[in-house]
Amino acid sequence: MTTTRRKIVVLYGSQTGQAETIANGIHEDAVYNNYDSNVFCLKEEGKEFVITDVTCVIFVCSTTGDGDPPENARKFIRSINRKSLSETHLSKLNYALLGLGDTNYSTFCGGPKKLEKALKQRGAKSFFKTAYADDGTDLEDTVEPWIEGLWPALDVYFSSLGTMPNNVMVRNVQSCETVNHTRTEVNDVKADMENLALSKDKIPTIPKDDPSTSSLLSNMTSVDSSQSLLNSFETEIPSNEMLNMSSAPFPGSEELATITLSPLSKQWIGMRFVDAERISLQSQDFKYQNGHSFPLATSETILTKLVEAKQLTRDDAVKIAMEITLKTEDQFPYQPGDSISVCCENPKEEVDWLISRLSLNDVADNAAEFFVLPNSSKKATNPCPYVPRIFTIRYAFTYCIEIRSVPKKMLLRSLAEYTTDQSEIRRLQELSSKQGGHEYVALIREKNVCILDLLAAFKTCSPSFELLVQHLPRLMPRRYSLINSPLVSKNHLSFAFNVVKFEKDIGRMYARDGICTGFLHNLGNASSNTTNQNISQLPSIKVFRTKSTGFCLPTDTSPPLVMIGPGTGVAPFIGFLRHLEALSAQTTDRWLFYGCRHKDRDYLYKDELESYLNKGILSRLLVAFSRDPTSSESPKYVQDNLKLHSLDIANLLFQKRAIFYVCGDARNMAKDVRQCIIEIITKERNCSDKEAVDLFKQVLDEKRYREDIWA
Ligand SMILES: Cc1cc2nc3c(=O)[nH]c(=O)nc-3n(C[C@H](O)[C@H](O)[C@H](O)COP(=O)(O)O)c2cc1C
Repeated sequence: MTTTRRKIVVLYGSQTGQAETIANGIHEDAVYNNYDSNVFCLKEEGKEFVITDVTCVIFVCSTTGDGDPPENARKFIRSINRKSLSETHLSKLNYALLGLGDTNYSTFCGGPKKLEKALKQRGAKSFFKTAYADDGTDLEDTVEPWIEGLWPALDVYFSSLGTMPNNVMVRNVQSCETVNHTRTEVNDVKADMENLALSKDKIPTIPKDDPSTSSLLSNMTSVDSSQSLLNSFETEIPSNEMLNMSSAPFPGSEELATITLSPLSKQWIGMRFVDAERISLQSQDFKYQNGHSFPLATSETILTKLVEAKQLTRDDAVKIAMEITLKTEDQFPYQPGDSISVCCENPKEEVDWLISRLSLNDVADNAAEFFVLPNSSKKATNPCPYVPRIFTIRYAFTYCIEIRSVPKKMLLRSLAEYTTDQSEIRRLQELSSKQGGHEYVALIREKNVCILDLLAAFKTCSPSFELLVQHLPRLMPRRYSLINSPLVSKNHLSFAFNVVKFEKDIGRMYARDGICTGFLHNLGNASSNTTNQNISQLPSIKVFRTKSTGFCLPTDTSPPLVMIGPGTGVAPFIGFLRHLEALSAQTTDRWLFYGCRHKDRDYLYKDELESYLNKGILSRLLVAFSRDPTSSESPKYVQDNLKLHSLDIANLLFQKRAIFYVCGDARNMAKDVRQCIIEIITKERNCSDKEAVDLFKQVLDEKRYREDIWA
């Protein structure tokens, strides 16, 4: 038996960061379990690692676009797909693959499937069953058990090679052992930080002439707007009983003590305050999220002015829809169907409350920097690249960290280490445990609970800022389809959205708007209340163009189009139609299927759509009203109208080779529309379900069924 350490490489391809986080977690677990482990992005092939030199690899790869691998995995896949390579090129490589995707998209896990196909073609061998995790339901349902099974599989694999087993194997340890062990780590971290903390009493001066810092400066006032939020938490605690009260024993476990906890993720981000005199704060230090690139961005982040905000729905509509128009200083190249991403900020009262709750009021506006804690296996020089190198806690919480994200089990597990009350510790451990999985989903994930709710419910929990930064994701810009045509509006970008509302609920301690739609709604209200039309005083919004997923008009305007977009899903089609009108592109085969609740309250762009019909830009406009149908037979949803025109749809799909576009809600509408099209194929082609699915796949392959959907 050899005595070499077991060596693994964890490789990820990730578009928005989830696969990367999971890969880092596997790497940390591996180091903890005494593996000689490294973690790299697939794009680092040839620089950080050479694929033909490694023998045991754990791949974590997601999907983007229309069943495509993430951008940072494409070159790797292309390189191993090269025809010149032999079938045994990767025969030394043994791998396990975890794929991420979302079943709401038509090609589930296309990215990892392409990766695995390429690996197999070159002779790589799988030593553990590939799993596909579904972000449309819950990634963790698949990710957790897969990682649990990975360690024994690795053990079997390495045993077969005759390498020494690792002497510590603590994947599923009894809770008390883990807690004892990791408490020391937490104390070490705190001691490290105390030693490293520098002067806290100098407040940095931030240049006032940088427009990107103006709202930051206004946020730095010491007015504590968190008070009302705090009051609402204080008075409503009983509604949260379920969250902080134990309901164990869980099904399947005989007594409380048998919950199994995953190992604590080691804290590796440290923060120290820096003496403002030692540094000169440049304006770029406060570039939005440090100017760090965004996945799917295809332009620089630009500063725009909000010039118009209008409500598209009547006040008595179930949801408020708004249209925002931004003015750009320079021309902003785009195509109809393109989207822009809006850089939003967290609500000031929530940031203030969080800072108060973490007892950080005195230091929230001091200059600080992150560092990698000594003894960490992390190699990163900049632990958090999307936070400026020199930052303030208030800035990071306002602009960089997703404080509304649903806390992962790993965070709950870590929060237990920062809690003093025994029953709260126990409850946090339960919710993070394997046995508490159902409760976690029902009380945290499905209720969209965030860290603020947890800190309101678990009163003795007092985590550090660094711990939250390590566990909470980056605040990501939100994407909206443009409703403009570049032929009509060169310097104006408009988009429509529903203001998302979350009512108070069990675990959800206060009613709230969606982060970005609430941010835009408030800015819109503020700008429409001002009589001052001086553009420099209008609210600024940072945006960038987002990569198109093929959701664009064909260059030749002749192919028939079928557009299906209920609610705000109609937005890109408004852009299409404005463009086609500017081109005077009349047609006999351009159909739009639209749907809303009430014809008088929330029929978006009614007059404009009807005018396209009159002008021959649209040939058919079919609208379904779900809450005020004229008779019991009248269509309620877009699918009903599709079915009513079943023969036409089949003709458009096969004889006329129309391009179908679907835009809107992924979870219900897009799935139902897909199913409806398959049923139409079955009926009109008089074929079996399987044949219909195959025919539909053909249409997908021909890129004649395009989706722009969101969950
Ligand atoms: C723009 C976009 C397109 C996507 N396309 C697909 C798809 O075609 N098929 C699929 O299974 N999942 C798709 N997904 C879901 C992602 O693969 C899933 O959310 C995954 O967890 C993201 O992991 P990442 O953050 O590492 O990229 C898409 C997600 C986004 C944001």
